[in-house]
Amino acid sequence: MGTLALFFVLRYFYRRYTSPLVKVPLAMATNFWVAYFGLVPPPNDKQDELSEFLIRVGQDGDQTPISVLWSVMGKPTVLVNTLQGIKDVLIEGQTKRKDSKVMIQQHRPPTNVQRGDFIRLAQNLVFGGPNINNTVGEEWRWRRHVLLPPFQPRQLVPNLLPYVSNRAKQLLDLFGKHAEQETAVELDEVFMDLTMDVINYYLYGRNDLNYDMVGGCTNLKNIHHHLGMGFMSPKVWLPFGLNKTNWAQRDFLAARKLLKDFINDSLDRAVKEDPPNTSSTTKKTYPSVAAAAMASGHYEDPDRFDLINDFLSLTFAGYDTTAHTLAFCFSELARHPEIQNKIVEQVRQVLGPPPVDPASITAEKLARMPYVTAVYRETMRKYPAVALIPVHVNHDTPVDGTIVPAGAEIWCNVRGIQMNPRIFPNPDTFDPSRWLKPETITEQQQETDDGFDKMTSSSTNGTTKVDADHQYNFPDLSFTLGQHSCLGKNLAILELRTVIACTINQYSLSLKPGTEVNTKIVLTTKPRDDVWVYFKKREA
Ligand code: HEM
Repeated sequence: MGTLALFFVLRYFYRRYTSPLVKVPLAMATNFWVAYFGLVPPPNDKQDELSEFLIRVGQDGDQTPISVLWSVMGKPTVLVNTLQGIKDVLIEGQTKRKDSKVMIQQHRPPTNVQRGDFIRLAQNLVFGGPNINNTVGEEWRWRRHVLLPPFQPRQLVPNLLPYVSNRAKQLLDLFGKHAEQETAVELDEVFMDLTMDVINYYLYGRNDLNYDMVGGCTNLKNIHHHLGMGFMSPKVWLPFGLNKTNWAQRDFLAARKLLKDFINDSLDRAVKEDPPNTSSTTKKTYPSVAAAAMASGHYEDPDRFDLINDFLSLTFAGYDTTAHTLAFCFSELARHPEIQNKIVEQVRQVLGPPPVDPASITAEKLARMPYVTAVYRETMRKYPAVALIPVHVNHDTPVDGTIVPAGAEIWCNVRGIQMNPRIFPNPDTFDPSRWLKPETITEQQQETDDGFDKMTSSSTNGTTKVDADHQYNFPDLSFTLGQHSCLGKNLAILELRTVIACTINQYSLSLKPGTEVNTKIVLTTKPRDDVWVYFKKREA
């Protein structure tokens, strides 16, 4: 026993003091799991220790560009605290190396970094198999290749915008009832209902899914939540493949089976959909993600094992992120009537006064409201749904001037960077105007692009003078960068813009006294307490 302990102690010191990271500053964590194991701690109702830690590290100039946590096993977790560092990791690091062919022949990974170990293990434990969120290399590539087109504006907008606009109208009716009764609404729950409806509609192309199988739509969220807690389970770390056994997974099997049966049934319904649109000039487009995936020929297994896993993963990734973003956004708007007024001014110029006919809302109109865009971007800066991006280092990798050795884990510190006052002055202030082009502020210049990915890129058209250091040029880190960037970004943006624009056009918001807005990380960043908001009808 003593010899074994000595072995671990010596190994710890050897690993730590012979590492190229030996001179890199330590990231001082107070949480036990973070400090000694480099692990995401279990959720805490009283304090968001992980966010506090990430912000502290991101704001500390001495921990730039990187800092490190050493686990008791002598394994480094490197925090990357600059935009350049994050680009090095997520863009350069995830791109195939020049010698990738040789690497593949030698059965070594062809990229310098890949998806983090923790998230891969956790996804395996919870979902029980490979999917787009836990695979790497070719296993991931074909999934992304198949699933990406339905999330591009060309297919997404015509198929989904009418549904989102009509669903937003139902939301407005609900707010209207509460406005009449002068009762407050708990928004996080309401937005989770909305985003669950939207993702399910879009995945399967219909709104007659059999929710009875899962005890109703509301229960569907509860089952998701139960399964999601598996991401916090210590069983994630069981070695030798033990975390893949039924014994390790037994707490999640019942919830997972229910969800997978529901997905299988929904896929059956999606098959009954209309045939794809084809014409000589355009590529095929499909009415649902399911239809596109099935037609791809990649998911040929008769038991639909891969297909169901991917759809489980898409549902997971696709609803609570957007719901919590909306809840945080509305909580800020409810505290800032002056920001609401600016939104109303711009929305009325484009959509007109309420009631707005859902059929009249177009992607082009949504794109002509840069202030609405600025509002959701500021929300995602202050409350990023994904606080850090975990990455595993396959080969020694340069990160903003320092070599991070193979075998390390990296946390791209999105939360810390977005609260860094040297990049975003007064980071605690909710200030959407930091995302506006300087010209937009003075000339009320309108956006002319389609409002999706391009809109948030750092490129500019030739006529606009650009201050390269201005915050609006900062990329959309909250959706992450590089090959694994968020697949559902356009879908999320469509929901965010429609809901923000239509609601603020029709109602003024105020926070119920006593409502506190704090964060809590339960896989994604969510409001720690209920978000209670009053609605009042505006003059048309
Ligand atoms: C505000 C809303 C959202 C935010 C902030 C967000 C953020 C992110 C982030 C940060 C990642 C990278 C995670 C990592 O590398 O560890 C990601 C990946 C992903 N997201 Fe989102 N997401 C949102 C909404 C959605 C929606 C609506 C979908 C719809 C299906 C979606 C599907 C995905 C998928 C499939 C991936 C994995 C992509 C890959 O590895 O190729 N997300 N998202």
